[in-house]
Amino acid sequence: MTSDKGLLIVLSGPSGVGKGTVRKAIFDHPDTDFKYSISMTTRQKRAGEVDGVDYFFKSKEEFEALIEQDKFIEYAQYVGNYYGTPVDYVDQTMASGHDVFLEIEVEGAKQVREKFPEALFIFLAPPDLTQLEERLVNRGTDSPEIIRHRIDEAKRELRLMNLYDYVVINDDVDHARQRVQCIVEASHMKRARVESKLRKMLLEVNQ
Ligand SMILES: Nc1nc2c(ncn2[C@@H]2O[C@H](COP(=O)(O)OP(=O)(O)O)[C@@H](O)[C@H]2O)c(=O)[nH]1
Ligand SMILES: Nc1ncnc2c1ncn2[C@@H]1O[C@H](COP(=O)(O)OP(=O)(O)O)[C@@H](O)[C@H]1O
Repeated sequence: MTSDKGLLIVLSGPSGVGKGTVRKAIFDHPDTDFKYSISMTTRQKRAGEVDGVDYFFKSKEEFEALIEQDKFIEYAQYVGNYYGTPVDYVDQTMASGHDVFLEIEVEGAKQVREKFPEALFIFLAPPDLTQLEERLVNRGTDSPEIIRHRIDEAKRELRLMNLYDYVVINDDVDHARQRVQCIVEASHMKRARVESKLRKMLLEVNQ
């Protein structure tokens, strides 16, 4: 009943909302002691991205072979590419008692919910749609056509935010970072309290 296992933390949100930026702020912060699961993708590496740090970059054939071998907790197609969470790292890291942080889109999050209903689901939302578009354009990593696809996708994703346990608005990176850390801390406390109640109940029924 007691889980010495780590907590699985899922962060989703539309493209351009600032997931990568907030995630970096979280992992640069000294209070953070959870682990980041690096995803695999078939999308092209962007300038400045490093294989094995930002993503494991794979060909479509390699990715599909891994799907066949059941090597993903979840995977999804997003704007023409595959993205997936490798199973081994998550299993091993959680089993060793560490929290694992996933930054994934909504279809993948749904699959995680089915496999890990006890996971913590946080949606990162923009202050408004105009700022979302501005952030995508200002980032300067995608063509106007890809940006249009990502904005269409973003609208679809925003409709699903109420399926998440918490919504954090990324108005300011440091505030968003702090809110995510507080939510994780509160979830740990809640889990500990529920477990201690259940332990007490088991003691009573065993008397
Ligand atoms: N389902 C799933 N989505 C992922 C995974 N890794 C990244 N993503 C999501 O795929 C989407 C596109 O990611 P990316 O191409 O890096 O673009 P960006 O989020 O705009 O920087 C984002 O919503 C990511 O959160 C994964 O392992 N699984
Ligand atoms: N709170 C914020 N305020 C203003 N700009 C932000 C904020 N958070 C992120 N950005 C900027 O928005 C752009 C998209 O952020 P990024 O982290 O790449 O988003 P995502 O990973 O969700 O696609 C980047 O240029 C980033 O610097």
